[in-house]
Amino acid sequence: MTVIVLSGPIGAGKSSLTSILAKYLGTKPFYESVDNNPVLPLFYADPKKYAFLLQVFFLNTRFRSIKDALTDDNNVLDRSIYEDALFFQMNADIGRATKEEVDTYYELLNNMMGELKHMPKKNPDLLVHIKVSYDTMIKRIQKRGRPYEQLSYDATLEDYYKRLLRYYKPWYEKYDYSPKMEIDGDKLDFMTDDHAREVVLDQIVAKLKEMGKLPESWDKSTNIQIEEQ
Ligand SMILES: Nc1ncnc2c1ncn2[C@@H]1O[C@H](COP(=O)(O)OP(=O)(O)O)[C@@H](O)[C@H]1O
Ligand SMILES: Nc1nc2c(ncn2[C@H]2C[C@H](O)[C@@H](COP(=O)(O)O)O2)c(=O)[nH]1
Repeated sequence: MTVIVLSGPIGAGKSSLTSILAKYLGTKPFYESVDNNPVLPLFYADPKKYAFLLQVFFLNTRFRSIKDALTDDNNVLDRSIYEDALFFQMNADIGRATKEEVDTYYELLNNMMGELKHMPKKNPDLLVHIKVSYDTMIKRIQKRGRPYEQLSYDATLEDYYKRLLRYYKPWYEKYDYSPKMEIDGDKLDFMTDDHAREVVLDQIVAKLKEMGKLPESWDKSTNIQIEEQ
């Protein structure tokens, strides 16, 4: 049983790589609740009012996903509970949560992380982090086209996105729930460039092999079919 979690800023390519990896390795993908998330558009319209509610929504779905992933078979998760506090802390730091909300959030998170310690499998096997620059992040956000994420919707998003990128470096360095590796999301256009996709998959497979964690179901002859998002 192999559990891989992906991480990275908004638009880095996590959902895309989750789908590619799941098909390549023959594992089950877990996606973030985005298009079926009723709080996300409310948050972008009024971040201060909805930051806490949105975080509780994400935390709850991430808790369910990681529990399922850790009890299930081979899985790939598009962002996970390990990244949750990065977002909430950043929003709290810019005044979008009260002290009571922050305290309640961390109590809830600590309770949930405590529950995970009782799972038969306690941690993922590998974190794959997609590193991107601000320019790449914005290009991908534009390409995906969710209206409320565009700079034209709210000019303060530029600061928000730049701040988010700054929070990722220490977060990645500190992450120690599993072995980890970084993918260069600026250079490796794994959505449109076959060679780049092969490079990324080879890097991940090499890491899994080195750890003795390649899923048994994996077969290199698997046909990879990529669907544009
Ligand atoms: N490496 C890449 N090269 C080029 N385009 C990409 C790459 N990764 C993602 N994209 C495109 O960028 C957009 C955002 O990707 P997505 O997978 O939704 O990111 P995330 O899940 O990290 O927010 C999508 O339109 C996707 O097709
Ligand atoms: N305030 C928070 N926003 C979050 C969190 N996780 C995701 N998001 C937002 C960012 C994007 O607009 C959208 C989807 O994220 P992707 O990285 O998958 O594009 O949801 C969070 O924990 N808090």
